[in-house]
This record gives sequence, structure tokens and C-alpha cells, in this order.
Amino acid sequence: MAKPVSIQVWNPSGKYRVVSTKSMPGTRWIRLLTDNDCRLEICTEHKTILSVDDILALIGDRCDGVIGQLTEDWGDVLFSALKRAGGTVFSNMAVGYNNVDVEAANRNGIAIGNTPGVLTETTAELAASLSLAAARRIVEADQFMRAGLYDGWLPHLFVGNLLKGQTVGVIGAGRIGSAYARMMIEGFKMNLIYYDLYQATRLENFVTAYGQFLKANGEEPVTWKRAATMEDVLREADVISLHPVLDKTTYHLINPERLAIMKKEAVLVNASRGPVIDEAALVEHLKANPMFRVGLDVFEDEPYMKPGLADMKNAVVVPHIASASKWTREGMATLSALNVLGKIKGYPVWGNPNQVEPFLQENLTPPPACPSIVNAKQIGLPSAKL
Ligand SMILES: NC(=O)c1ccc[n+]([C@@H]2O[C@H](COP(=O)([O-])OP(=O)(O)OC[C@H]3O[C@@H](n4cnc5c(N)ncnc54)[C@H](O)[C@@H]3O)[C@@H](O)[C@H]2O)c1
Ligand SMILES: O=C(O)[C@H](O)CO
Repeated sequence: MAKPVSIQVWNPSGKYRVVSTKSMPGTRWIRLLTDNDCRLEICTEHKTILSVDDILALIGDRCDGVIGQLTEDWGDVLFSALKRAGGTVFSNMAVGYNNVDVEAANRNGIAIGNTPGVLTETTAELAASLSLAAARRIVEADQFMRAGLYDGWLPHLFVGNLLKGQTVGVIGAGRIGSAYARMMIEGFKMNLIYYDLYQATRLENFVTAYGQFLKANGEEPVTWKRAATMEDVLREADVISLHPVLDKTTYHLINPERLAIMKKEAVLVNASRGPVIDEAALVEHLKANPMFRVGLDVFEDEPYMKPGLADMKNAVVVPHIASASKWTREGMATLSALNVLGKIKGYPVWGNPNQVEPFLQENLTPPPACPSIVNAKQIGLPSAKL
């Protein structure tokens, strides 16, 4: 028998029971639910990661929908419990949903929401920050200052990599990968090589146009190349950032063989999902190649790091904060609440999950639609007419 978990209740007399497994930033998401006849129960347990049993206790025997987190294991046990409780929808407060067994959700007729778009620029900015921090050894130098070791300017002190004119490699040039590429190209005049299953036409057009602009102004134009293989990116690029989804095709995409073909002084950044890199192999590579540097937002066994990583001076590590700006986190809360509300109300699914801005206007009533349901087709949900 699962232990009851502590909750905070909003609008106790609401007709629909919605559970959020965590408190989320902002209040708009709470207002949107409670103004629409939802009784909202927010879990206030102090532990960071809830177990399946904790969530079963939260779902209870009547629940219309749940907003959950990427740290939770949403599979058949939870989806069948949600279905038995009368629920039809679960939304991750995240764009990535590798913590969700979508097949199990389909079997139980549960709609799965996620939060694309609102976090694209914020996440790309963090990947760009990690690229700079690793290339210019910012964390090492900061620690050196704080340790009182600085006794004067020296020609060799914390020499790092210049980005201008070098090549940025992007693996997974979707929303975030493309936004990151644009930042590095426009900001630092880097050339682009990318690998994706699909052609990133808008990104290619951007680089072409920016190259023409630079040339017209007497500067060296930037260039782009779509690589035929991931290996081409790894061999050629000076800074490589990983932005694919995590699935069977991208698990341990960076492995010992692929690390071995990268430049000895390359910078590798990961703000996608930890298991995209074989982290134990990465630690060995960092030990053997002190000029190879990484910037990591995500880890293979979060919240843990593989043994040895924390000791590596050539690694910059931050705790999965890539989407952590106030506007973005409030927007993610709003989108996940609207996914749940829209399904409960029987609204159709928004036709373009890449354009969720209409849901994010603070003072406007959002469109009557679920912003992003990843299994809409599989469970037969209609699309909104835009
Ligand atoms: N660190 C964070 O806080 C954070 C924040 C947001 C997103 N993410 C992660 O970033 C991922 C990408 O988000 P997005 O909004 O850009 O998604 P997206 O769907 O727009 O982009 C993902 C891209 O990966 C490509 N891809 C899929 N399989 C591939 C493969 N085998 N090789 C190369 N490319 C492949 C897809 O074609 C697509 O273009 C999310 O799934 C999530 O896991 C992490
Ligand atoms: O997938 C996501 O959205 C992130 O990991 C958290 O923002």
C-alpha cells in the first residue's frame, strides 16, 4: 500500500481533478486550471524524485489528468492506474519525453503532452554558454582566482580556443540544435557542419544569407555543410553540440570509437539527454586528452555523475538547467497545464507544435486547443483548424 503524499489543494470544489506531481513556476497555469472548473492538487513532498508508488498514491481512484516531470517513470503501471481513475491525459513539463512509454499510453488511451518551442532559445543559450565556458576555461579560471592563486598576468595562463572562423558541429539540428547553430554562427562567425536525419533547410538558408551579408561587408563569409554521416561532423568540427532526441538510435551515440576520431582539442557539449554519451568512456577520454573539453548539462545516471567526472578540470558540469529561465519555466508550466485542460475539455490538438506563442500571451485567453500532444494520431485526436 503506497504511503499518502502531501498535497496543496486549489479550488477544492472543481469538477475535474488534476494532479501536478511538482510545484511549477508562475501562477498563470494554476489560474488557467482553476478558472476552468479544475480542482488542482499539487504534490508538496520534499523528495526530489517521486517513485511510481508515490504517483500511484497521488492518482488515487479518481483523477482526470496529471502534469508530471521528466524524472518520473511513466509506463504501463501509471497509465493503467490513471485510466482506472477515469483519466485521459498526462503532460510532461518538458519537451523531451524519453521517460514516457508512449506505447503503454496508447494502449491505455492516454494522451501525452509535452512543451516544445517555449524552451528552444533558453536551452540553446545554455549550450552556447557551455561552449564558451569550456572553450575559454571559465570555470577552471574562476576556481583559480577564488583559491588565491593568481599572482599576475602570464602568457600561458588559461590559454583556450578561439571560436571565430572555426567549425561548429551540430548533431540533431531540430528546434534547439538550429537555434544553437545560429547563435554560434552569428555570434562568433563559425562555419557549420551538421548531421540530422532531415535537412535543416531554414538553417542552411540562414547561413547562406549571413555569409552573403558578411561578404558584402568585406568579411570572410561563413559556410554550411550537411554531413552524410555523424562521423564527418565529429572529425571536422572544433566545437560539437548534441541536440537529438534520446531514443534507441541516439543511445551512446558518443562512444569510445567516435571519441577517438574527434580533434584532440575539440569541445563537446551535451544539453540533450545524458545517455546520448557513454559517460564512462568520456571520463577516460578526458583523462587521456587534457586539451579536450566538455560542457555537460545532462548525465547518464542523473542525478549522479560517473566516477571520475567531478575530478576532471576539462569538464564544465551544471545540473540540467538548460531550460531554467523564468519566462521559459513559466511557459512550460502553462503549456503542460493547457495540454491537460484541453484534453479534459475535449479540445482538438494544435496543428503546429513549433508555434506555441498564442498559448503564452500572459493577458490573452489561450486558443481552445491542446498545445502539443505527441500521440494525437495514435489515439485518434482531431487536429485544430488554424
Ligand atoms: N537539457 C535540457 O534541459 C533540455 C531542454 C530542452 C530539450 N532537451 C532535449 O533536447 C531534445 C531536442 O529538443 P528539440 O525541441 O530541439 O527537438 P526537435 O525534435 O526539434 O529536434 C530533435 C532533432 O533530433 C533529430 N534526430 C533524431 N534522431 C536522430 C539521430 N539518430 N541522429 C541525428 N539526429 C537525430 C531529429 O530529426 C530532430 O531534428 C529533447 O528531446 C530533449 O531531450 C534538453
Ligand atoms: O526536455 C526538456 O524539456 C528538458 O530536459 C527540461 O527542460
